Amino acid sequence: MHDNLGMTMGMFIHDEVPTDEVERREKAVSALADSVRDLVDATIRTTVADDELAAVRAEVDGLVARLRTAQLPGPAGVRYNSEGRSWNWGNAVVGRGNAVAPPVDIVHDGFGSAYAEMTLGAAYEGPPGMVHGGVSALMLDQIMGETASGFRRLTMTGTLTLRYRRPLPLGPVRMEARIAHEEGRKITVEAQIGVRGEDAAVEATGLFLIPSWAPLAETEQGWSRSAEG
Ligand SMILES: CCCCCCCCCCCCCC(=O)SCCNC(=O)CCNC(=O)[C@H](O)C(C)(C)COP(=O)(O)OP(=O)(O)OC[C@H]1O[C@@H](n2cnc3c(N)ncnc32)[C@H](O)[C@@H]1OP(=O)(O)O
Repeated sequence: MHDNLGMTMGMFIHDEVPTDEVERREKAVSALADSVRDLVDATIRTTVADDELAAVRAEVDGLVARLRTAQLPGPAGVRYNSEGRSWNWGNAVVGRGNAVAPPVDIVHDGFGSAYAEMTLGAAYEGPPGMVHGGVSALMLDQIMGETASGFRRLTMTGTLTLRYRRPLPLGPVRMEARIAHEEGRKITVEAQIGVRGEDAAVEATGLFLIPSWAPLAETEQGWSRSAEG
């Protein structure tokens, strides 16, 4: 991510941590988030007695107090170093440090196309045994936003339209997105989420906008962030 973009928009934090240190810390933060995710699942599904719940709660409160001894003043934000490594550990879908986020790796198979496979467990339930409709929307918004952006320009969701065609059972799911149309600052992305190999459970169309305030250059590839700012 380029220096100028971060400074111009003030949305990204230039954090000059060497890449190997970022990677070491990311591993540690991810491992903790995995354990906390497990804790969330165990909390939802536990049937232990009330006094055992209270005892566990006291231990969890102790762990929270230890983590609070050194904290960022606000959310994690999106950070980047001058080696081009960026990290967004708090993101609601792909944040490596966010136990609320399902563990998702979005694969970009060329510019304008992406997919991801993940398992959505008890923490993402809406109708009994089914994925919450808002969770499907959240997951789709992320993959569609990343697809529109391709990490080469800033895009924001303008309008997201969803068609819930059939319930999506909790368990392994797959989502896919691709750019369908692009005109000036407007990028239309189509996407779907469902059980792998079956018809889509939710289909989505989104209009993603390169904000009027984003620094832009018009290149032969279309609108993109200027390499030189
Ligand atoms: C290198 C960077 C890497 C970054 C990593 C990215 C990864 C991303 C992953 C993140 C994934 C998570 C993603 C998230 O969660 S993004 C978070 C959710 N989205 C937002 O918070 C967006 C809030 N809205 C805004 O900031 C502004 O309204 C935006 C930026 C959207 C437009 O404000 P701007 O000042 O730019 O617009 P304009 O007034 O010049 O209008 C321009 C044209 O667009 C038309 N229009 C305007 N608004 C809408 C609309 N809502 N639907 C349909 N059309 C709309 C308008 O009529 C006009 O058309 P025309 O008259 O020209 O025909």
